[in-house]
Amino acid sequence: MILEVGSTIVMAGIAGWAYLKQNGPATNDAEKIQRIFANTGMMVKEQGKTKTIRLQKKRTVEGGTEYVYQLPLGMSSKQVQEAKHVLEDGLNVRHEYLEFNPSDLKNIRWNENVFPQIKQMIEPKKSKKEIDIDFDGMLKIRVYNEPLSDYLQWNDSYFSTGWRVPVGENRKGFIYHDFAKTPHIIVAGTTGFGKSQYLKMLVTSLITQQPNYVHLSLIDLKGGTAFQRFSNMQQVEYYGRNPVEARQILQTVQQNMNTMLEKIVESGFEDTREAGIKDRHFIIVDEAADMAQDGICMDIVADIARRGRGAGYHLIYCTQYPTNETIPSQVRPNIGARVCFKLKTNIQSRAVLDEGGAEDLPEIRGRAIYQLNKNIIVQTPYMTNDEISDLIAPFMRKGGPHEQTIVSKTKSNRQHSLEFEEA
Ligand SMILES: Nc1ncnc2c1ncn2[C@@H]1O[C@H](COP(=O)(O)OP(=O)(O)OP(=O)(O)O)[C@@H](O)[C@H]1O
Repeated sequence: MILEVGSTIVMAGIAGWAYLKQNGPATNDAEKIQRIFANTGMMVKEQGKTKTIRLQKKRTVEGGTEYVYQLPLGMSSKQVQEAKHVLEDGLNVRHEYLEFNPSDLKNIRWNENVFPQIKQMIEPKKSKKEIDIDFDGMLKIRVYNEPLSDYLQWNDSYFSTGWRVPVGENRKGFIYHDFAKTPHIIVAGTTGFGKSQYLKMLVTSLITQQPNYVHLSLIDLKGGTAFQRFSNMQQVEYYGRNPVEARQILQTVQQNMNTMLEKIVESGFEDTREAGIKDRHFIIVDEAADMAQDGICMDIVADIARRGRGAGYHLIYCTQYPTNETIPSQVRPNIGARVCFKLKTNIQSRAVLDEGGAEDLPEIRGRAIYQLNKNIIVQTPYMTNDEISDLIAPFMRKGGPHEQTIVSKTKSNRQHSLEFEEA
């Protein structure tokens, strides 16, 4: 009798535990992830059976844990990427009970006051978890216990060499964009999240790293607020602040690009690199939306994006209003990289990144997605205006500020001829 009652209690206990395991709150991140997939219907049907991701491996990474899953056939990693914020929210959901892990007990220092230590263990943790999603044949979901730093002060050690310029820091280190490998970029972001600051840091880096070889055409359709401070740099060839000047500059740049391409081809080379030409031209347009109605301008922009690489012409195309009109289909496929700050809507994010995500970035200034082959979330460094002024001061044009709005390079200033280096 006693045996019967005992075994009934044990069986009921096991059944209850199994029920809770299936229906009660998930207690660890792996369980939570699996549960989120089930609850959001991220599953596929195969031969009448429902399949979802299968955990293959779990390992500790710096600052968190990496979970490696096998994707079922028919489920795409992009689908998982798009549910990133759902996963992140799910992992941060708090339950009414206190989260307590019995294994923490082994860390108690018994020779000290035990009560504060236990209190700390059972208090809900305040930190917010963040995740990274990667796919290389296996789906990797990395769960970080602490959010990415929300402020990164500029440091001169972030400068690099060549045409490799700073983007920002992520958990694995500092990320750079190499214009020698990917010639053009789109920079987008809703006003107030650091786009202009990033552009100024980019221009300062190009001038500081390549003072003798960088040539800048700055088109600032936001009234000159972002680029005014650079207008008297030796490296700035053209500087314009309204749509009329923008068109003049783009037409001139296109002519120069054509001349360069002709000379390169006539000399039997394929591109500037093969010809040993070190000069590179950067055309930076901010705000592109103010130019989108001008067919001539947009044709030239598309032409630079398509043929610029060979002639050493790079486009940095910026907007806070990304749509299929401001980033048209003739431009988009020829621009390989994006730096995208927070955007308002999923549609805007798709116009820049071809996928959602930028609308879910936290409201942190300087937080951006760098997209090349995959999306990397970074915190861009904050370079103050004083730091910019100090760094560019040595490159100020002699003879004081130019009064003209459009600055064109004079022969005596910097000779711009096609000189081939001996191999
Ligand atoms: N990387 C950063 N880290 C921290 N704060 C930043 C960063 N970049 C910009 N900020 C802060 O955010 C404010 C807005 O930045 P910024 O002017 O670059 O935004 P924006 O998106 O270009 O806006 P707008 O389009 O109106 O110019 C800056 O004044 C600065 O205080």
